[in-house]
Amino acid sequence: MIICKHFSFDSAHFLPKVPEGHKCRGIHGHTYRLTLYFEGKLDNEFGWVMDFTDIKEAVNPIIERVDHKLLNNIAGLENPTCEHIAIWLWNKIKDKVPQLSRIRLYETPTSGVVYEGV
Ligand SMILES: Nc1nc2c(c(=O)[nH]1)N=C([C@H](O)[C@H](O)COP(=O)(O)OP(=O)(O)OP(=O)(O)O)CN2
Ligand SMILES: [Zn+2]
Repeated sequence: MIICKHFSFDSAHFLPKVPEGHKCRGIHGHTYRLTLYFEGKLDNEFGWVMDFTDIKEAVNPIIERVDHKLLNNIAGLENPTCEHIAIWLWNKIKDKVPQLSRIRLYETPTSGVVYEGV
């Protein structure tokens, strides 16, 4: 069974590799919408795959590292494309919650990425 939990954070960024004149070359902000998926067996004693509250407590400190920050200043996010942010989040969250099986990160209502660790 796969369970999911939604998070959101607001960050500023710019894309240093895009050509002069590209709208993403200047600093701008996004409300990022993150959905995390966790795969595991249903625990019949508790009736859940894992506790949503445990997920929140593991993930919130990681979200705090990017919330209301300029992403380019964070080690590993010098070129903070949606793809790179998803990989960065994956590595940090997977370390804490190994059941993580998929990340879905939307940077705008219409643009996002799905990452499954490969
Ligand atoms: N593959 C990627 N392409 C782009 C990224 C990215 O991270 N990966 N990022 C950007 C910009 O940062 C921008 O935030 C998103 O661009 P875009 O989808 O064009 O944003 P809009 O708000 O203009 O979206 P619309 O809904 O289409 O108006 C650019 N590309
Ligand atoms: Zn952007």
